[in-house]
Amino acid sequence: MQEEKWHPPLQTRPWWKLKTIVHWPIVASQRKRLSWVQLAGHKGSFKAGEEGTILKKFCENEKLCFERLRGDVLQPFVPGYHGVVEREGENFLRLTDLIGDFDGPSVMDCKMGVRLQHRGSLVSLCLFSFKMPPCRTYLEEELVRARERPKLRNDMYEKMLEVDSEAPTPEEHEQRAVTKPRYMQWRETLSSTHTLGFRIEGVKRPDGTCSTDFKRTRSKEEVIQVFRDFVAGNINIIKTYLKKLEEIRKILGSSEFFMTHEVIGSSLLFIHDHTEKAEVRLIDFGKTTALPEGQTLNHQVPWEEGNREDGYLWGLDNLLQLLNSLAKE
Ligand SMILES: Nc1ncnc2c1ncn2[C@@H]1O[C@H](COP(=O)(O)OP(=O)(O)OP(=O)(O)O)[C@@H](O)[C@H]1O
Ligand SMILES: O=P(O)(O)O[C@@H]1[C@H](O)[C@H](O)[C@@H](OP(=O)(O)O)[C@H](OP(=O)(O)O)[C@H]1O
Repeated sequence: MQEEKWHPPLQTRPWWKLKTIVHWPIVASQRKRLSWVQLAGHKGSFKAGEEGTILKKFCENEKLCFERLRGDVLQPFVPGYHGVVEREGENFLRLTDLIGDFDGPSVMDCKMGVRLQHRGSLVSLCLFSFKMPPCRTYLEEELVRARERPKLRNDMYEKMLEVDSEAPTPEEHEQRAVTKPRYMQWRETLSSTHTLGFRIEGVKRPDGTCSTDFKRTRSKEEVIQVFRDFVAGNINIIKTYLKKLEEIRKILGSSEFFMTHEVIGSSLLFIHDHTEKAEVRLIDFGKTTALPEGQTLNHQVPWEEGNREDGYLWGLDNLLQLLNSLAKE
């Protein structure tokens, strides 16, 4: 495997994350060179696997999710899970490479879910006396940790500055750091997570260039424009995506896994190519956790600390509505 740093053209430079393109070796029977790209997430989390698979850095929680997904109606809509493998002393989850069957694919990562918080709640009073409305897509445990043992993050302060030098409060400027929930909350209010319940994280185009500069893509019109560009104006592809999403929406309604898990930070991966073949899959279960025995979620009602709602279906319904309006153009 040859792994190389990707240097994007200036107009598509990512905001701050280093993205990786992993080139698979040429497979004799295939004659085509496949390249895989990581559009979001932690740098260095992935390695090439064998026979149409990728290796994702081991996470116990994610492994448990893939095991529980076996036999659930949702299983066909998530990457195939092929167990844990060791490479150079490190463990990885072996997953089906979802873009492997496409020819020069276009790929989009949409992070799903939101947690709207009532103003004046305990958490907002304790933690978030800042200038944005309260909202989040991270685990409740992270809030509790930040409240009890606030850990100041200079890296997140720097990421914040890069986008808006006026975003940090005077106190944050002084300490040159912010807490993680504060950063995540700020990050979400900037994007469509807050208003639509999902946000675009990254896009790969057929020519191999990528954009991850969607932190400020917030309004319906802006999101629609990104989708329009993503399919290069091909409404047939939007119609196929709509069918796939409607199917996923239906399946989620009957999935035991979905009903009994808090789905945080998971994405929908959109993939299509020049043949108009298109697929949507659910990825990233690193922060998806099982609810206590007997508890279920509705995935649409607003989040309040303790109810563990994730807003997944609210985001999905907004996404469906938005693509429906694009399909009618
Ligand atoms: N099974 C897959 N097939 C093809 N591409 C994938 C697959 N899983 C992940 N990717 C690519 O890797 C990116 C990151 O994936 P993922 O969200 O699982 O990583 P992560 O490090 O857990 O992210 P985060 O830090 O947001 O939790 C996706 O945006 C996508 O481009
Ligand atoms: O996309 P950005 O703006 O770069 O911000 C990162 C993103 O929100 C990741 O989801 C998060 O990892 P987790 O989902 O695992 O919490 C990471 O936290 P981290 O730096 O603590 O890993 C953030 O830095």
